Order: sequence, then C-alpha cells, then structure tokens
Amino acid sequence: MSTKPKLYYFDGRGKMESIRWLLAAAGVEFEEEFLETRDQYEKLLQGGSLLFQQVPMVEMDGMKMVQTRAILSYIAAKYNLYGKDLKERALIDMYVGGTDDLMGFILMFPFLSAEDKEKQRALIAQKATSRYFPVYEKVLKDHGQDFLVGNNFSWADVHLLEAILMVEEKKSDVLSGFPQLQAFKARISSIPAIKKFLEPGSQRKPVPDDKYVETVRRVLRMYYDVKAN
Ligand SMILES: N[C@@H](CCC(=O)N[C@@H](CS)C(=O)NCC(=O)O)C(=O)O
Repeated sequence: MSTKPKLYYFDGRGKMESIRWLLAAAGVEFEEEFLETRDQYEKLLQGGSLLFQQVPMVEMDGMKMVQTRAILSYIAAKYNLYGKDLKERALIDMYVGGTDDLMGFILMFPFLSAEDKEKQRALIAQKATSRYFPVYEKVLKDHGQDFLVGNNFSWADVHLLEAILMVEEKKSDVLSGFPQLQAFKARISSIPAIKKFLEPGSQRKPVPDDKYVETVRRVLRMYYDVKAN
C-alpha cells in the first residue's frame, strides 16, 4: 500500500491547491485522483469517505480527512510549519485566515460571468492593496526578518506566496507599492522545495480554464449562477 498522501479533487486549483502547496513546501510527495465524472463522486459518497459529502478529501496516515482548514493544519503541524508555541500558532492562523479571505475573492473568479469577472478583478486588486498586503508589508518591515512568524519558514509564508502569485495573475503590477513583499516573494520562491513546485511539470495547477469550470459544474451538478461579492 502506498504511504504517500492521496488527494481527491478535480484536476484544477479550487480548494485543493493550498493543500498541494503545503505538501510541496514540506517536501512531501503525493498522489492524486481527479474527479472527472459524476459516477466517481457518487462512488466516494457511497463509500462514506466524504464526511460532509464534499471534497477536498485527503487520505493520509490512515485517515480520510475532509475540511480544507483541518487538512492544512494537520500538515502544517506534522511538518513543523506551524510555529514553535501556541502564540506563534495563533499568529500563523491569523495571517493564514486573512490570506484565505483574500483568496476567497479569487476562488470564485472562474465561475463568474464575463461582466462580473471585470468587476471582481478590480475588487481583488483593491482588497489586496488596501486591506491585506499592507498588513504583511508592515509585519516584514517592523521585524526585519525573512519570514512572517518567529523567524522561521511557516504555513503563513507558503499561503501568502500562493496568494501573491494568484493576485499577480489578475493584476501583474500589484506588488509595485510593496517593496518588502517583492523581496519576500523572491526569497520564498527560491526555497528549494518551493522553487521545484514553481517549475513546469510540478503538481501545481494552472489558472482554471473553461474545461475545469465545466467539470466542476457537471460533477457537482452546480447549475446555479455564481455571483460576485
Ligand atoms: N468547508 C469545506 C467546503 C468544501 C466545499 O465546498 N467543497 C465543494 C467543492 S470545492 C464541494 O464538494 N461541494 C459539493 C457540495 O457542497 O455538495 C472545506 O473547506 O473543505
């Protein structure tokens, strides 16, 4: 039996992408089963492995884990990416929570109408530059260290780099007013495990395309319109 974690999701970013990032940052190899058909999803449902009838699901260490946040916390703790004490852990949770809120605006993007996409693109850039990036810029400037928390590489750094790259895909010059974040991006991107994940051919997923949207809609029977928030 394989001891590698096995990820069950679509062949695209969605809620699984941060899990891929964190495993890659921890240097953990993983396997994936991509949901392409309704049948596959229903088999998982019938097998009882989707506790709340939702993916992502990750089989790891004898568990069938669901709930993205729980999966990420487990990986962060297991691979020493979750701070050295409870206070560092709380800070990491706060930063990851903020970054996650920013990513939420991007996650829904592929499912929007063309008109809503343009509004959402502006909103993403506005939220990034006026609410989220200034926080991290100040944290890095104030403590002058390489990483967000405790002078050690953590889940907070991995999550922020993922978000920066996602926002840049929507607005390429979004870091222009954030010198600390520009340096942070270069620094974290050059960590060997991250560098490898950023190279072509890794398990990192591309910007979601129409095929991805169609597959998600078909498998989940998602027939309603998604509206911008
Ligand atoms: N709180 C859950 C939400 C998971 C979720 O919404 N998954 C979607 C796919 S991205 C799903 O399986 N939807 C099917 C459904 O809710 O019936 C998590 O963070 O993992």
